[in-house]
Amino acid sequence: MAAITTRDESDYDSSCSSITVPDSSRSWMSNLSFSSRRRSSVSVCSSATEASLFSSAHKPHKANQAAWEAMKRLRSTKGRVGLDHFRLLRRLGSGDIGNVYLCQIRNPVVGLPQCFYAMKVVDREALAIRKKLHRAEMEKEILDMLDHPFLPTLYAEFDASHYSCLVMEFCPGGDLYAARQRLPGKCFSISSARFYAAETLLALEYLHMMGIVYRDLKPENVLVREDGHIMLSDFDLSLKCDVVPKLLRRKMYLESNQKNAKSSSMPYCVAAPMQPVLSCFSASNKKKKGTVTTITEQVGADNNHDHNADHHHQELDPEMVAEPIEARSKSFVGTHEYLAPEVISGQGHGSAVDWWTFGVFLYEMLYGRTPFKGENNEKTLINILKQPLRFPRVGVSSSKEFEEMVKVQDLISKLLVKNPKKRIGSLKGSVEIKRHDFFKGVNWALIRSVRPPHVPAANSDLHNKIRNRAYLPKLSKKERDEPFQIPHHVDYF
Ligand SMILES: Nc1ncnc2c1ncn2[C@@H]1O[C@H](COP(=O)(O)OP(=O)(O)OP(=O)(O)O)[C@@H](O)[C@H]1O
Repeated sequence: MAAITTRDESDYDSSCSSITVPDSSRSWMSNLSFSSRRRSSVSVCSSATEASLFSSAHKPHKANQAAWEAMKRLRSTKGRVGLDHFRLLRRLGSGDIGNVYLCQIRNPVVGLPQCFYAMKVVDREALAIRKKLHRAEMEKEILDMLDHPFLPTLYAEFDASHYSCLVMEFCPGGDLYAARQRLPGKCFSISSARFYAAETLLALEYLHMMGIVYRDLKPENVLVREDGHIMLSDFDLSLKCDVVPKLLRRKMYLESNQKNAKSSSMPYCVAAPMQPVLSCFSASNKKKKGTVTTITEQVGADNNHDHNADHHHQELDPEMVAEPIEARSKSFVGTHEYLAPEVISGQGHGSAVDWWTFGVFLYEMLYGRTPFKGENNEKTLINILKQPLRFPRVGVSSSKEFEEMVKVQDLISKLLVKNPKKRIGSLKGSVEIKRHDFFKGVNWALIRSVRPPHVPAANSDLHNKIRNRAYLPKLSKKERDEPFQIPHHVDYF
């Protein structure tokens, strides 16, 4: 599935450019997790220029990890981290803006196991010609901010000649698209889909609270770590905005709403006198009795697909919303089958696009295809705008499975609401989705301790496979010496 972008400088200025579709298809990762159709490589012989200063020295989640410790020691002993410190072993994949290589530190750090890393190599000169340099820069900036169990850790970043290199965690389990293809029926079970969706939701929640709208959720971008837990990858289409936490004050909202009668259906928001926090759990779960109508009921009053009506029981205390629900961009970015209606119509979009793509993602995991796919890209876009959501008939083996299917279809219907203002998550962010019945029983805080549906080969097996060349085709000397190839692109419109 090709990613599309327009308005290349889009989120930063208002210039427009044509839509390009990279010559990449989702199929190149389907069977062998890490085989690429493209033949492009970077010269490993180029000597590293001054390594850039590494800004993200503080990654509490990685504090005890060998890969992180090894990188810290390398930096402290050598004074810098550069391309000459790494051995590139295999190409893991290629994308629109670069190649990703499996690599190791050349001289193992004494006392630490030899770790694998993924290095994304971007040709800055080639990207500048294609006016896509800002995408690589945005990705670097975003990766540098992240410290979350389901998001990549940027271990190091440096320039080598005109290449920019990002050293990240390596995910040996491939991506969820490839994983789905390997399953009988090419669909995940409901419980597996719930697991992957729950972890993805937590990753999106964190991104939103960091002021990042991801915009490119699809199974290809959800990688599987060594322990079977997920890692969201590929941030070059993301939108970064300032996030100001808001307190939703129901009482004030209601008073203001009474005065303004029908003038607005939006909640009254006040800036909270606090710093952004990395939790969107509501301030209180206490249920208060009273005759006041809640915000959710007010919003639901003019909502055909009223997801909020399910939340009549919700608390009346102020709730903090730390996600950028009001962020707006007009860029045409994403992947055709995953584009939200508001992105296609160009009316401006915000974090609700991630809830739309989350709905498409859930649908695809369960039914093996996306909901609005047409004969070609143009028809797909028309379907997204016009076609009502339908679910294929699937056989269920028990009443429990039937109930689960009803719940997940209900959630998908609330995510795939064409009007972003009426979409679940558009009012209070991820917390609305976490409360849905489909996720009932998910222990959000301890999900990292849950055994994932599939755990890839242990690291030692991986070492053996790589040593025995059974894992991936090795880079030839010619490939290593070849300059980076610009992926072939075609104009779409
Ligand atoms: N940390 C990782 N571990 C393992 N494989 C990875 C990792 N990061 C990326 N890859 C592989 O490399 C491929 C290309 O990476 P990525 O999607 O980040 O590149 P891109 O140029 O940004 O792509 P896109 O065209 O989707 O924007 C991915 O499809 C994935 O298979």
